[in-house]
Amino acid sequence: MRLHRNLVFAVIDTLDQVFNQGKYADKEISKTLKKDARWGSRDRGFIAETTYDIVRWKRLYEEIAEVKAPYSRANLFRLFTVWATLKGIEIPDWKQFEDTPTRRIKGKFDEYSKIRKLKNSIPDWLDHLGKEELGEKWDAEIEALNEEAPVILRVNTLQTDKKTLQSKLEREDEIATKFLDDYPDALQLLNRADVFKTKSFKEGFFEVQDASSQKVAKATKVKPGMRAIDTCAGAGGKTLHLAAMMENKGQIIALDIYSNKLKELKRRAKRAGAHNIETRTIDSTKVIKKLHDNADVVMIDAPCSGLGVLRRNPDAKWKLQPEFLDEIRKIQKEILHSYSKMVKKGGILVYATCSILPSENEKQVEKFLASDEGKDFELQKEESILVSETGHDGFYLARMKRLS
Ligand SMILES: C[S@@+](CC[C@H](N)C(=O)[O-])C[C@H]1O[C@@H](n2cnc3c(N)ncnc32)[C@H](O)[C@@H]1O
Repeated sequence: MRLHRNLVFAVIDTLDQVFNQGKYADKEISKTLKKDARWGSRDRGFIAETTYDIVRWKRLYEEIAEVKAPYSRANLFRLFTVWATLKGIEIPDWKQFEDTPTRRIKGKFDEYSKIRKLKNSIPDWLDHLGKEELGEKWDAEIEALNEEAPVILRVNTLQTDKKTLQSKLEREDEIATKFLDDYPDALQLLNRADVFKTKSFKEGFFEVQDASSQKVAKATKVKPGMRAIDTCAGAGGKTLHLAAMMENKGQIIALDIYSNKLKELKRRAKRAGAHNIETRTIDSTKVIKKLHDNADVVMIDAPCSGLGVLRRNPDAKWKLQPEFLDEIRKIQKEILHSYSKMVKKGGILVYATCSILPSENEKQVEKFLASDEGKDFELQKEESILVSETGHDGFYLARMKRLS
């Protein structure tokens, strides 16, 4: 591979925003990609993948390059040099790469590959926490969380079926996909592609949604005609799945504390042809009280650390703080206690997170079931999904039934 100056500079500028200005990698990459219309798909792929790679491996590269944040431009180039050297890419004779210590980089890489927190490029606190919570499983899990995640679609069964979508994507966009056993609505891309540009996407034939995430709405077993509440709906990834399962019959109330997210949900619902969703912003406790004993199904896709989806958001490793985790566990507990009251007798409560930490998952549910608020619920099903064991995002889900 030959390095092109304008592409490398685009990577360095993006890294500066992410590392030094605290911006989100996905947003900054999208912004950068809009800067030059002449960039083709390979150029764009290079910028996005290289930036993500360097964000993912920041700690390891930083130790190898012997640089510390905040990074000067020269130091950002040093991080880039480590990336290129370890990838076996020929370093050009630009002044930014003068005196690249190729052998030293490789030697340090070998040395640091023996230390888990450096090898897997994670902060000390996260390594301790992962080991404490996952024990033996942590080594394989943190390694898997550093790999690139596949792109998985969920066919929108309100508009089409999996086979039709598969052949439409192949015919119109040369995008090849495969079915996934055990995930009835999923199609996995065989090669990365910008699926958002396709006619199928604009027509609402699919959403991008990981296979594990597709299990959450499924766990509710919601049926057409039921009344469902999605308590942490956000921009509606799982609300739309509920709508498809309900075949547009019955009612879905989508809640969130942020109205801008619910606005985006409405836009997506329109594209998907989902007509039975009402959105309500949680701006006071009254919104919840009004819905007590109300729903056949309540789905809590709780705010969480996001540690199960680090493959997709590698910069979360650097943005997450232990104090935030303490705070989020408190919120999860409050949400479970308060929102479970919206389930009617005989109804179903699903609690899910995209975290792999038992303290956000089974421990929360265990404590809830032992509490006053949870004593009328019975645990019917529980699943902890690890990336290392499934190849899909790290998730947790519990299905509980309200008995009385
Ligand atoms: C994991 S995300 C939801 C993702 C969404 N369900 C999807 O599938 O696209 C968690 C959501 O919970 C919302 N949230 C945070 N605190 C909340 C609270 N106290 N009550 C309701 N929603 C909350 C956040 O705004 C965020 O949209």
